[in-house]
Amino acid sequence: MQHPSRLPLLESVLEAVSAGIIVVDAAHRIVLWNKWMSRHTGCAAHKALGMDLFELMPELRGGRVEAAIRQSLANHFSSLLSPTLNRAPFPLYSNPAAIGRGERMQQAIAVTPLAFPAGQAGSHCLIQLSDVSMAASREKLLREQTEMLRLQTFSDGLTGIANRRAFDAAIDREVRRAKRNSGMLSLLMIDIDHFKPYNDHYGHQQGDGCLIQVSAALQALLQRSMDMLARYGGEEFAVILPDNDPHQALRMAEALHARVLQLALPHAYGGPEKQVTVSIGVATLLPGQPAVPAALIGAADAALYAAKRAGRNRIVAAQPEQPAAGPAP
Ligand SMILES: Nc1nc2c(ncn2[C@@H]2O[C@H](COP(=O)(O)OP(=O)(O)OP(=O)(O)O)[C@@H](O)[C@H]2O)c(=O)[nH]1
Repeated sequence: MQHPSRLPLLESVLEAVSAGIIVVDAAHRIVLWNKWMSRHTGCAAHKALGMDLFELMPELRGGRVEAAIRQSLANHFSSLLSPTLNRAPFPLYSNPAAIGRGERMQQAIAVTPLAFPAGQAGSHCLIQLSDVSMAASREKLLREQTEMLRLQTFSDGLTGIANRRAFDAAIDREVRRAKRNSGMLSLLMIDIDHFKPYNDHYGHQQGDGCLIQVSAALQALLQRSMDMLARYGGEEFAVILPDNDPHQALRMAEALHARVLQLALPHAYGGPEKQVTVSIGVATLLPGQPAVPAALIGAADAALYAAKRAGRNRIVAAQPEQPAAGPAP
């Protein structure tokens, strides 16, 4: 069987290959420009050949592509330009419609020194381009899905605020931070009063609506990024206030309590106010106290329980533990 001559065979491979192939000489003049390049740039080979690559595509000047080409010609280094860092340096478009939209294809670029003619290192440089738009959009989708899963893992499905899992992680982190900085950390436990009769009377769906409105009202008052409102349980919320002393925490509790009253959500089977109210327990971890999340949560919970017992619709602050009395003089 007769073998085809290698040169025409290589030429037809070059024209058929699904990748852009450019060869430039030591003066960056284009000496090879395959069909894929013509198709995806709109610039035919007869126009590109002989031109300085950086005159044809001035935007490549000063960027990573130019640096890679110079390294290849001067030092014979190969480079792979990551599509993550260099998304679309060449003006390449998947189709004419994409040109109209100015939507470039995502590119993987390899720059390789060519010893051509044989033995003349640094005389030419091969630039290979491939379309990684599909992989890039899959990667983007995966990133978005991962972010969505992360948000779902740490946020409450009904109210959209942080969930118990996020709270547990945050309180551990903040207690450790307070200990490290010898700082203070306050915690509010907030519970909607008479929520069982609310549900029983207005129905579970309206109960859900009430939880959404109350959580949004509480969240709107927290301005500092380090403060966290979380849904602690059914109709119980927790607010973590890093660096807040007992007075600041009490002021915040008063503001949150008042904000819920302002909502004026009718509750025919609640307390005498006949509207939705909350009870709040406040506790603060002071410098020198044992930095144990469970102790701080326990103190805020006990204060909340005291507020409920005292008649609800009020705030009770836990009394900081007094330091142990020293020996009598
Ligand atoms: N609609 C709705 N109700 C919930 C949800 N989670 C918990 N609950 C209800 O919240 C109510 C809590 O009732 P209790 O713990 O008895 O407390 P309460 O009636 O608020 O009484 P006090 O807290 O003592 O004022 C129960 O009826 C739960 O079913 C929820 O996601 N949606």
